[in-house]
Amino acid sequence: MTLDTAESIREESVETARERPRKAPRAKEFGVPPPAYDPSAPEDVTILPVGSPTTVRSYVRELLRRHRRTFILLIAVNTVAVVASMAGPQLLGGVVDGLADGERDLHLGRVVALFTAALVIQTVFTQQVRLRGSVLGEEMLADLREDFLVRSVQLPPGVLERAGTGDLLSRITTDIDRLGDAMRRAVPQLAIAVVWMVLLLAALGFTAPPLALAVLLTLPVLVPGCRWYFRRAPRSYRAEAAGYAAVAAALAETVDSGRTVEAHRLGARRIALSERRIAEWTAWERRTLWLRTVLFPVINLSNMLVLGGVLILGGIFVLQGWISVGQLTTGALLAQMLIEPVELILRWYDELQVAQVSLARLVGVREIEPDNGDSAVTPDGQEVRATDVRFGYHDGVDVLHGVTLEVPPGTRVALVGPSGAGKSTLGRLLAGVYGPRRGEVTLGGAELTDMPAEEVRRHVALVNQEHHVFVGSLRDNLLLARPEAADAELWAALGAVDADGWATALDDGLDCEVGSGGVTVTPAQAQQIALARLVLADPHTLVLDEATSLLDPRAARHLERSLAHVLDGRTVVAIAHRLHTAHDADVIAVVEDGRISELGSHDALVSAGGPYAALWRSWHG
Ligand SMILES: Nc1ncnc2c1ncn2[C@@H]1O[C@H](COP(=O)(O)OP(=O)(O)OP(=O)(O)O)[C@@H](O)[C@H]1O
Repeated sequence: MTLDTAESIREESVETARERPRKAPRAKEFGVPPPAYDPSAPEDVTILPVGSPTTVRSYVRELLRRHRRTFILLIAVNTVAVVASMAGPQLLGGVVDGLADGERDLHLGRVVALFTAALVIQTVFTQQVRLRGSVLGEEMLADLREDFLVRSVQLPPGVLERAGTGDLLSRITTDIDRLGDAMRRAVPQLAIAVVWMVLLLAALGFTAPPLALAVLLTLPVLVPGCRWYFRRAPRSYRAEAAGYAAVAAALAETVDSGRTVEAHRLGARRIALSERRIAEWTAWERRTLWLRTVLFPVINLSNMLVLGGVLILGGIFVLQGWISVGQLTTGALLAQMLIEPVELILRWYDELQVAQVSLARLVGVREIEPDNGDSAVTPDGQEVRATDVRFGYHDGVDVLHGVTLEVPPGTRVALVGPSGAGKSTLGRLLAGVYGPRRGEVTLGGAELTDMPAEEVRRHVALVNQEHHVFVGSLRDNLLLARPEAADAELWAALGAVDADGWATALDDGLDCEVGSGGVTVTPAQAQQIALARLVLADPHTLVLDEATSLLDPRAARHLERSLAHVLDGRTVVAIAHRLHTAHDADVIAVVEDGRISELGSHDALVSAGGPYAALWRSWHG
């Protein structure tokens, strides 16, 4: 391998690494090699699992199995291209042998014709290798994206609720991006290079078996040298890239906050910060430079050993009469050709090492078992009941401490209580988002955790503060709840939530594009769209968690009134943040410190003079 190539490997690594800003590890002193970068150190809190090396490997094997045909085709086309490329050395070897034997007619015309034909075949097939390699890479990447997306939308709601969407989002965006290049190029290129190298070695062994010994001479130098480099390089390049990102961030922040820096005389501190970051970055730069100063000589020495070995050993073998001069010529040319696949292997192996971190994060999501439930478990009735339910988000810390609550069909229950008491948590358990740690939550006698999530959603819906408006038309957004609904039903649903006024005023009515890039809807309108979806989905039980909290009090009251007749006859568990919601309910459950401390109607609780009466008095003024 030439220095240029080694440099290009290094540039590739730095470039890819630069796209992956990470926290810069601190180098203690400028000029001293920084501590080894520890990728296992938690850099960002991740709650979703990360795949183990074994699962990552088996996933890659599975991907290759799925694309067996494209893969085999790629290898076959590549084999033809490589075999064609070997024609030149073989033909030249034959000519040299002819010369050495003193042949008068070397058939040069035929040699040139064969050489040209081999060159044409090589060119055509190399072009096909590129094409097939790209197709394989793109297909595998598409599969990976699809697998990940399918598994993401199948994640049990409780897992996402706990993990938050940040980690999942960064996997969908950053990790998939990072993997793009590796999948598109590294996997096919590596496969191509390995086949290439094996075929060249086989050809060398076949042409002049003793010459293959010369290649073995390089192994004691190349193998330990590369192992040493690849153990350290990816970490160091990542750290170097993070250091670079940190320098850029410090400078950009200083420029952005120029006035504040001036006003508070922070100039010296900002300069010191930038200098520290530059020192850390350059320390990592020195380290990667040092790694390369070890790798380059190893690579150059290996190249020299192969060629030198082939020529010196070959010379001896020729003198001994073990091989001919033509065989030596072919062998030397094949040995020279070996350099390119070895370069490719080193380059893409480096790339793959970095990419496998992202792959592990994506494959990790596949390890979460989807909540399949048992489709044989079906509710017999509509009563929702929580019995001695205990639940906590973290081991050993319960948020609900034995809650029992019956919600008969058609009743409207309001959960009230101080902030952090556990109202939303209880609401999520009643909607089947979480399963209780102890006790049970049943619908019509069937445990929610035993039922498939889809089945639970048909009966019980949770409406919370997140009201996502999807990119698409208003109609598309509503049809998500009931794909077969007619326009009249959509308008009726909008009317039921008081949204028909503004929806009619939209230029294209139901066809109006909403969501990111379309007409901007206000938070209150987004909430109304979500509620209209609910009307269309028509579950018999609703858990409303702050369903109307984003509306101003007058609009909220208005919406609640119009919702009231839509909700009529359904079971409603409303987490009430405004006490008038509780006032309208049939039963009020006061939740305090993870327990239900009072249960009864508004009038009964007010006259009981307990915690609810106190809340009511303070709210009512
Ligand atoms: N996803 C979560 N992960 C960890 N802890 C949580 C989570 N959600 C809620 N908690 C904790 O559980 C306890 C109960 O929270 P919950 O949201 O159920 O109370 P709440 O009565 O609905 O409060 P609020 O009226 O403020 O919404 C709180 O201590 C809260 O910090």
